[in-house]
Amino acid sequence: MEQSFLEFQNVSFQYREDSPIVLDDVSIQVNQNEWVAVIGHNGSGKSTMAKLMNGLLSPNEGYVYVDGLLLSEENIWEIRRKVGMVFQNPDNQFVGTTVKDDVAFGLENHGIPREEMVKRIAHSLKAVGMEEYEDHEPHRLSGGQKQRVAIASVLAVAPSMVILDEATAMLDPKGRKEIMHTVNQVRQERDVSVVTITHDLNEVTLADRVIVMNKGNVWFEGTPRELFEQKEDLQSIGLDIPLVSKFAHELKGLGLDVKTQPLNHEELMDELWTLHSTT
Ligand SMILES: Nc1ncnc2c1ncn2[C@@H]1O[C@H](COP(=O)(O)OP(=O)(O)OP(=O)(O)O)[C@@H](O)[C@H]1O
Repeated sequence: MEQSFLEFQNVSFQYREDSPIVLDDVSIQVNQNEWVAVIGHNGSGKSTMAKLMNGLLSPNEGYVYVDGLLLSEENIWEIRRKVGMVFQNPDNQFVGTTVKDDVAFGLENHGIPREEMVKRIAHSLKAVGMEEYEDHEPHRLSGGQKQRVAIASVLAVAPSMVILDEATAMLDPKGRKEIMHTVNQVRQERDVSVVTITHDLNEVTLADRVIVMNKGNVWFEGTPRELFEQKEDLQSIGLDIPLVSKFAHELKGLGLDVKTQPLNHEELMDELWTLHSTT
């Protein structure tokens, strides 16, 4: 059985007593080394969920467990060290005048000794392919490079889980691809769990599992393939499916026997070849 790293048990949350309930009795888990994508409408509670995952917020009801620890005042710093977060706008995340200083800042906050810091800075910048930029000014980097430095700063603290809250939203398609590639590589090399909150459906196809949030509830939980098989249901809550999935649904609509819901161009081509050779 897969080992759960993070668990929400019947978590409910509202920002103020007189404001609407943002999360309503949510129970989810993220396994060790798993990549979970969270999607849903604006305002469906995704970012709030992320902040509850690393103790930036605490639930009004229910329990949050991280690596077996129940989120509480006493272990909040340990939980924040275990769960790193990268946000949407890289420019708001920089504090140092050089890339190296910036990564060092998070380590200083966690009281890491200087000698160890030097090693960790080099190691985490290498992990995201930014080792040659350690003396550069963060503000002069491209959007994708900035986000890679932000990821390095999180990785340097040696978390067991990394949350990317719309971290690729401000990047072009090439930058997005690079970040997702980096994240997946880091996940494999460092055995971390990954949670990506996103509106990018191509990003969703890369995850092991998807959680769809709707009005503060978990509306769907399953693999990307299972999710995109149910085109009408998704559209009923105003969410779309990737272009290749749409194409496969069109083929099915024409009576063609598409066996597997394709998630990318390669899989779609395989399906087309199979159809071509059997019809
Ligand atoms: N600090 C806050 N104080 C009060 N209400 C808030 C606060 N942050 C978010 N909310 C409200 O909580 C609800 C859920 O917001 P949240 O940011 O978690 O949604 P989201 O799914 O991440 O949306 P988006 O895709 O736009 O980022 C929204 O109605 C939002 O207005």
